[in-house]
Amino acid sequence: MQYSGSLPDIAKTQIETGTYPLQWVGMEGIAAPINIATAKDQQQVVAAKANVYVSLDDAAEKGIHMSRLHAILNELSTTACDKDGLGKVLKKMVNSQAGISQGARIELAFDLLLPKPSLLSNETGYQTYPIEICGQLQSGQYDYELKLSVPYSSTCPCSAALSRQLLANAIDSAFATSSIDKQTLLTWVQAHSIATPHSQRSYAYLNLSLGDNPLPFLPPLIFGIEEAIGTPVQTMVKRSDEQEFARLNADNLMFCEDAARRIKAMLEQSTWIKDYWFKVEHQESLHAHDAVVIDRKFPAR
Ligand SMILES: Nc1nc2c(ncn2[C@@H]2O[C@H](COP(=O)(O)OP(=O)(O)OP(=O)(O)O)[C@@H](O)[C@H]2O)c(=O)[nH]1
Repeated sequence: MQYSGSLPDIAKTQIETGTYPLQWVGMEGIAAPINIATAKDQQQVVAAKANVYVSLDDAAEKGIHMSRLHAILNELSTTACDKDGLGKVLKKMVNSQAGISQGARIELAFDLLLPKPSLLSNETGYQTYPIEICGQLQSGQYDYELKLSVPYSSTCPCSAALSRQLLANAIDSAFATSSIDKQTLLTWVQAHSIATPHSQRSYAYLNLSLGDNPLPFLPPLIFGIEEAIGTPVQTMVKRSDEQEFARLNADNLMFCEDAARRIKAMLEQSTWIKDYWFKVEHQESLHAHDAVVIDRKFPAR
């Protein structure tokens, strides 16, 4: 039913006194399908939750034009969500406000679903990685940021050394002779579980500042972080994969400091990361608390 006459627009009529410019005004939690380029000529449409903002620089204006931001956001469902696509959307967001805004910001949070092959068997599973892409246009400067978290397995090197000592002591107690028949020892080792080092699911949380550099393809970045750490969590696992996973963990014993140094070494080699902040969190199975490292490229002076 269409009402007669033009629609009232209080944004034009009701101005409070003593108005001030506002840093960010917008909408949060908008459902939006966006196109993520996962490789050259490969895109994945993901279900994102979008936060969109513009600055309200004209203190005399009561409100921004929210529907215009929503219409511009919808364009990301048909164009690639890369540096150019985001840059155009940010510029359009500012222009849509007809002079009352100088800056725009967009935050896109989604889960990226990636196929992951098993370690040894020819199986494949899928894993989702929580991602947030942020773009901002302020004073003519474009800045992009990438936030992601990657789970991995960590086994404590101290606990592993203590476990090996218990195994040695048990062998010493089980065999009184100074030399041991090899087959007898092999049979004994396979039949006895003496001690296992504590290991736990751990997480690397990364905030990467790109400045005006292009966004990277996400799969190589994610798998590069997993490779740097060395013990990524697995998807589809058969017994051969689980045994290989046990070997990988024994080969990559790590305190939280070791995991942090591996990630830092990888980030420091990057040519497109302007600044970074990351946190590794080992949710220790030994404790009810976590072992953590927080680090950044430029520590606070
Ligand atoms: N700025 C602002 N608008 C709001 C708010 N809450 C609801 N709105 C509504 O957001 C709707 C969309 O705003 P506009 O984009 O200005 O809608 P419109 O006036 O029909 O469209 P334009 O003519 O393009 O401005 C309007 O119905 C507003 O009343 C708020 O807190 N701030």
